[in-house]
Amino acid sequence: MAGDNESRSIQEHESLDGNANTDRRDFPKKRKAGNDLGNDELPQPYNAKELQPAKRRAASPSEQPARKLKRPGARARISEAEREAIRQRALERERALETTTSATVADGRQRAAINDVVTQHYNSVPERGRDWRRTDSRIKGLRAFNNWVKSCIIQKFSPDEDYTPGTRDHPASSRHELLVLDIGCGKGGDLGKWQQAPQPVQLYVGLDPADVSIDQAKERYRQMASRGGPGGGGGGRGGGRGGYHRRPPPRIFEAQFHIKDCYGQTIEEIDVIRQVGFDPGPLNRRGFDVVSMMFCMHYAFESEEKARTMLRNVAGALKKGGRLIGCIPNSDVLSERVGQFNQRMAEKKKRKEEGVEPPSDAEEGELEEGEEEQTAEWGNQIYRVRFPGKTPEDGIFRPAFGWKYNFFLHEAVEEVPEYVVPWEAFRALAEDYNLEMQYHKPFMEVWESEKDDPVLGPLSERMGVRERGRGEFLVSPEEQEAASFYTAFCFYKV
Ligand SMILES: C[S@@+](CC[C@H](N)C(=O)[O-])C[C@H]1O[C@@H](n2cnc3c(N)ncnc32)[C@H](O)[C@@H]1O
Repeated sequence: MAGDNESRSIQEHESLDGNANTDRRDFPKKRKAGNDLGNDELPQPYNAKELQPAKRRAASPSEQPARKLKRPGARARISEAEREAIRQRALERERALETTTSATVADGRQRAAINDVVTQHYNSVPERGRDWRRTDSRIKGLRAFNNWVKSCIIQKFSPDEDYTPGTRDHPASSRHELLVLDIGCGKGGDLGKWQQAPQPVQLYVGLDPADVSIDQAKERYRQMASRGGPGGGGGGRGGGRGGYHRRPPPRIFEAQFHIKDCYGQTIEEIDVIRQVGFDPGPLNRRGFDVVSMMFCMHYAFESEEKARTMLRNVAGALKKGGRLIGCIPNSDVLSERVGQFNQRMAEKKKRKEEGVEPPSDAEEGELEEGEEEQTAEWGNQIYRVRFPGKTPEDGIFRPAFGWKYNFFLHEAVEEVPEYVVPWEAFRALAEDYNLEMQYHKPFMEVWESEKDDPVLGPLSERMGVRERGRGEFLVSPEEQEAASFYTAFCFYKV
């Protein structure tokens, strides 16, 4: 991922569900859910004093050997040597996994079992620092854009529906501060975005199975706290760089970080989760206001069991009326690309059966003796998607789980296995957990609809997505293709 914390993203794409692209401002009032109860009636959801102080303020290993290219150059312009190096590193990670089961940290807490190639990968991604990400990175436009989309989602959907920020003359409509759960928080790349959220955050809990990332997130938070805010000098919302509203610099929220596999295990056993309130049923009056899942939910779609565990965790942690926000690869794009690939292959096969001479012996899909069958694959200089096995001919992923592909993103992700999240199947499954979809928009559509927003437009300029003064879009066409691989979403717990 190529965000502040290696987010990543793909191409402009029609959503299959046009009606689904609901803007928050258009939300029906019935969406008040938890607020119907009246905030005053809500049980006190979380009391910092009751908690132990959280150190306050303070493929895939390649299944296949390198294959001789029949049409060099038609594939990604990532060189074969680079690919081989990536495969070797993936193999090394896999070998390491065979010998590693778990590690215990000095403070006596049990570290998560390092049993997963994804965790290994994220643990091994170096933290290069904000300056490098903003200036030297070859995908700095993509990083900035992904971060901006994440900020948009946080800005639009994290506040309670009836919340209005205060101004000099009018106080905020509510003094309620948000309880935020960031599943797959990684290195804490979104901490600053939460510090800038329109409705202040009281508590942020970050969960991730990658122990090294969790340590980096803690350090990031510690540095933020010591500076008094993400940009130093408390210059958050006060109108300075990154400021959204004219308000005094916010104090830093309380934060806790835990090593946790949120798709294989229940999160209920974590003290702070129980203290805030955990109940997957529809009447959960206590719980988090927001669960955020940025660029991470697709790892749960390895199996139905994992996807259900993930959804139970999300629904259990959310209060009635709470929001699940996030971004994932866009299954419409995956379906379209896979469908196109299989159609080309079918045409090839037919031509061969009919004895029609293929135009060139280097044509895609033609097998030489001993060569394995080609599978769906696409990308450009900065990203690449490769399915290791057969894909559905029509591009419709049925059943909904276990459709593995390998994803590569320059500088950020090295051939890590991911799983397709077939959107409609996910949406239906989410309903089983009282999660109702409110918003679903491909990244490039988010840009089109928000770039002229009075808050989010200027923010895009400060974040390096666009030149100042509504100038040039600073995301290259290749980065835009990578960005349009993603879609943003919001569900409400009803
Ligand atoms: C692409 S990173 C995104 C990090 C962060 N959300 C961001 O936007 O910068 C994906 C994250 O998902 C996490 N992840 C993978 N499997 C997970 C699981 N079972 N439970 C929770 N997080 C998981 C990874 O460790 C990694 O930190």
